[in-house]
Amino acid sequence: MTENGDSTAPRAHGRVTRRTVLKAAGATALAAGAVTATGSSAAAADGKPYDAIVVGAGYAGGTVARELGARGMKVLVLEARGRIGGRIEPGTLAGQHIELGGGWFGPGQDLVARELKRYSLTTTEDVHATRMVMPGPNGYASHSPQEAGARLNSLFADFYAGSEQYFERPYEPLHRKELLASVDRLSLADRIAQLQLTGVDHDWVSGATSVFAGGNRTGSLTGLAQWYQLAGGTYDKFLSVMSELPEGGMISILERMLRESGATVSLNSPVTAIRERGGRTHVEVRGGRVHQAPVVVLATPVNMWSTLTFEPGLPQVYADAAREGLGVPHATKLWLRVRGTSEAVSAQAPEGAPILLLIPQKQLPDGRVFVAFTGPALDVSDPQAVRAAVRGLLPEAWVVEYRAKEWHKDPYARGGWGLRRPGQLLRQLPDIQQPFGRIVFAGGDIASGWNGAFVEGALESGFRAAEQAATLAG
Ligand SMILES: Cc1cc2nc3c(=O)[nH]c(=O)nc-3n(C[C@H](O)[C@H](O)[C@H](O)COP(=O)(O)OP(=O)(O)OC[C@H]3O[C@@H](n4cnc5c(N)ncnc54)[C@H](O)[C@@H]3O)c2cc1C
Repeated sequence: MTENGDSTAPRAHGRVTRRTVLKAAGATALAAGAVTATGSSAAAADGKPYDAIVVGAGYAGGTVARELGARGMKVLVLEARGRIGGRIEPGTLAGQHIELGGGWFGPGQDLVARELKRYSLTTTEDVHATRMVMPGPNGYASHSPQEAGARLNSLFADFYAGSEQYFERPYEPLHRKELLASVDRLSLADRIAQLQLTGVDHDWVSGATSVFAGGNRTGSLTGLAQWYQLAGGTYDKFLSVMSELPEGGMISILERMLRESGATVSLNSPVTAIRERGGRTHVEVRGGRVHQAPVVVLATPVNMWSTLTFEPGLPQVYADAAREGLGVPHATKLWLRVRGTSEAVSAQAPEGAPILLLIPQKQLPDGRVFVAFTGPALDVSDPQAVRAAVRGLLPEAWVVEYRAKEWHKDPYARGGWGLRRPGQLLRQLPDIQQPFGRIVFAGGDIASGWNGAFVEGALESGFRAAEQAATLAG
């Protein structure tokens, strides 16, 4: 286990090296500390002042950097990690490219599609399951994907009933604000209780929602209902957002964006404080270096906001979002190389199970790669427990090796993908999308449309933040 909560048995090393990251960013003086060794910096090595500082080199920060660069602005990107990508993290297992964070996209995610086209990147379709293992009255039972899909469609039509009205325009979540008061306060657990679901129906619904929510008590009904409506308002369309994979992995667009931006990307530069003084922002990095610019874009996960010092202090609405968090409290992605079966079987378990969702990936000569999302009940640092959890769903399977990433333990995410908590939509949006003084906020967590769990939302938010920053920088 590393400090990033990255558990590997046996360890497989990612191929993205610091060198490739710097190369990808197209920078000449990107190494941490290369911008200025100590003290205070208002300017880059060429002596010209920065027009903007972007904190975070994930998709939101990358979009901001490129869009400001296109306006001729000089941009410094400060990234805490030794790599770009944030909650996008490529790796390898069994010689295969894997995604430890975000990896899929799907129909209706037009901004991602536009970026793929811009950079001439192709996509591949993910593996289709040929069988589905689902909870039954006496343990797990097999279904055809068509049979399970029809039942899930029907169960979720009831679960999200009314969302076609309260999210009449899912890209403008507050369009029917008056209809949201009675639903936005509900957690997923509240909705399950409201429907009085029992037995197998309960297990199918609560298992499915808990995977996406990282816990049915913390995730809001309107958070998931908005995704459901964005996808087209049926459960099979909702699942189709996990249907396609960009060529070269999800990181490939971001590498090109940063290269195009012309920004200076300083890795290993965790920001600790943002102070506004004399009409400029002073951005402090761990170790004491301070960078200055007329505007700063904070493009970190919302769960990171509470780790920073702000002067003046953040107004209540941002402080509330920072305290409550938006990243889901449990998000472990587990990649498995399995022998004993090569069947493209998919499995979903009830809430509380060690593995909640198992998805078939590439077939190998002697088995298959699977990807799983686990619940808090599984200790992924324990290979015996991982093997037992897989056999609980696929008795014929033998785990040869695996790699897990626990995002809630990651020091620069402090949570998984974003999903609003009950009440956050009405209490905090759109306020937390607005600049505070000379600080602009960006991130998939605070997008209007595909918020939280989607690169699409990070792009949307990045475009908005770039407009706001350009206006503030004058
Ligand atoms: C397990 C998992 C699976 C997912 N699956 C999908 C998927 O299949 N498809 C999809 O579209 N999306 C998926 N997502 C969501 C997607 O990854 C995110 O929505 C998106 O990457 C968010 O981008 P962002 O730029 O807003 O934030 P991030 O990617 O988190 O980027 C923020 C950056 O800020 C940096 N940072 C944090 N604190 C500081 C600091 N103090 N100083 C400097 N830098 C700092 C971080 O290191 C990071 O690089 C998934 C996420 C997870 C965790």
